[in-house]
Amino acid sequence: MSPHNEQFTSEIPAAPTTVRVNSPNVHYTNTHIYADYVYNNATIQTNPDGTVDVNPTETRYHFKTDLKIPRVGLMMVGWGGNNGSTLTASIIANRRGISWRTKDGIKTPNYFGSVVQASTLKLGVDAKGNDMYIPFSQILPMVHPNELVLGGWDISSLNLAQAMERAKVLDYDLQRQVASELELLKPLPSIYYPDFIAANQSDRADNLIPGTNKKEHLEHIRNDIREFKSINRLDKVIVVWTANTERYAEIIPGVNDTADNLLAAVEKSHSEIAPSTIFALACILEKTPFINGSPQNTFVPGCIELAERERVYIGGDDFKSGQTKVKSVLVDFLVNAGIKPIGITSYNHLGNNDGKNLSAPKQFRSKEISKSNVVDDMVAANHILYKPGEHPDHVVVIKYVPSVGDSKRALDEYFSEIFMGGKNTISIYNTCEDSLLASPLILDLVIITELMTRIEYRIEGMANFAPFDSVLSILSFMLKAPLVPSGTPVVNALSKQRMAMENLFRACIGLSPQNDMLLEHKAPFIQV
Ligand SMILES: NC(=O)c1ccc[n+]([C@@H]2O[C@H](COP(=O)([O-])OP(=O)(O)OC[C@H]3O[C@@H](n4cnc5c(N)ncnc54)[C@H](O)[C@@H]3O)[C@@H](O)[C@H]2O)c1
Ligand SMILES: O=P([O-])([O-])O[C@@H]1[C@@H](O)[C@H](O)[C@@H](O)[C@H](O)[C@@H]1O
Repeated sequence: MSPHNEQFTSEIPAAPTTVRVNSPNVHYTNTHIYADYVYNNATIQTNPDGTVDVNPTETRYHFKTDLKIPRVGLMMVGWGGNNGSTLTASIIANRRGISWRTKDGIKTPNYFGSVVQASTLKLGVDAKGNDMYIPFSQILPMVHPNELVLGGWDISSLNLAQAMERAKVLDYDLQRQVASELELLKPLPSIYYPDFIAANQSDRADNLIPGTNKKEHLEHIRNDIREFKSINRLDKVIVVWTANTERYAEIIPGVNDTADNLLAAVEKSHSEIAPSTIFALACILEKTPFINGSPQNTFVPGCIELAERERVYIGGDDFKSGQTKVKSVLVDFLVNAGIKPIGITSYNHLGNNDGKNLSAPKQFRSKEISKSNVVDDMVAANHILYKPGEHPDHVVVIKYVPSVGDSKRALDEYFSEIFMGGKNTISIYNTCEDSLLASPLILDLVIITELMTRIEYRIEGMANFAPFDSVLSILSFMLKAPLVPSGTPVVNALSKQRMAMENLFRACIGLSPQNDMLLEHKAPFIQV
């Protein structure tokens, strides 16, 4: 067993497809699913007289999905943090079936909070017309979290057992049982540019790649990825940034505005290139998907351009775990109910190291941006309630209170205008166990990103199947500030994000989008 890696797992056979669609539009080989799918939309033209012309459109897609589930490695940047150590311990507990005792009795491991592992989706109805649901993970062959080979980097030298203890997230009786396995896991040294994270993080920085040459750092990280893949005989590696929130990088023409300028700036060790961008570049150059779980602008324009040029998947930004997830549901509900939020006040305090880092103004600003933009699409979609450019007041406050640790307290107030000049106030007190909410999202981000690497599409005029756009907007359900391809809409409404994911995977097996019309119960097929 390498000190940096877990024991690799046995050969993983091609997954049997649990779901088989009996349709002339879908056919299966031993290795792939092929599905023909008609994508329906409509183009809208608003006329000078106020009338609206609706022109339905149909686009015929052909999807091809590789059925073979590969051997996948997950490398986390910030592996020794609360999220990284919690996820690692939890995967081992699930893999080994370790239960543990608490004051509330015996607990058993699970993957609650993971859409892929703990949610279901409606596939259709049974002979009596009752809805039939399957586990989300069965719609298409997906990697199981227990099979992930874990590794990563941290500027802190603590092994994963020590990191788990420092995090104070998991119950002691569980920590006790996984500690021996975790202490063998040691984060690789990482790159540390003090200017990008809070000064209060410096006392952790004892596990560093030497020097200040950013080109050497880039090549070092690239080599780490190659070595991890080789040592563990992996088919694929996916890298997730769950390290500290960095300050925003300034976008500088000639430095990070294009792929070539960015790579040239790395050669010159330009001061404005963040560690997270170095990691992203290393991944792109190693054809390794990179997901940013923090709010900083890792993906400067040059980084996005390189990802698209190299056809490598990137995604981000900032895990959407608790307070913001509720906001993306509640505001969607209010606005779509014709109720007009005019004031949204989001306060929280937390006492983990993330909160300590965010107590610095520049790092807080990165988080304030990602937490503030989450209602923009819902507000812009309702021009009855909101005039162009009109927005609710929206305040974000984060305070560092060490005593509460990872158990973040979120207090939100939603103040709305209702019928005939009335006002409505909704107040929410939400205790978010931050790492227990974020860790399952890392699994979903990795598993869905890996699945996307096995899906290709072709439409009329394309000679061959091709991958999706390199910016994986399909990941938005798990992210506060979804990164989207240039010029495409940002969707934050949680229900829309979930349905986009579900309906894409339905399309890959030739099924039409899920709708809740239940016409069979409203307009029965059989006239009684
Ligand atoms: N609910 C959540 O926990 C949640 C939700 C959304 C976003 N996030 C973001 O996820 C990130 C991790 O959260 P956390 O609670 O695990 O934080 P944490 O502070 O416990 O862990 C971050 C880890 O990153 C390490 N680190 C810092 N700079 C590094 C670098 N350049 N290379 C490698 N390692 C580095 C630190 O030593 C630390 O161990 C934060 O940016 C946070 O804002 C967390
Ligand atoms: O709960 P949520 O808004 O989704 O996200 C969390 C914030 O509320 C919290 O302040 C911050 O420290 C975490 O990193 C995370 O971003």
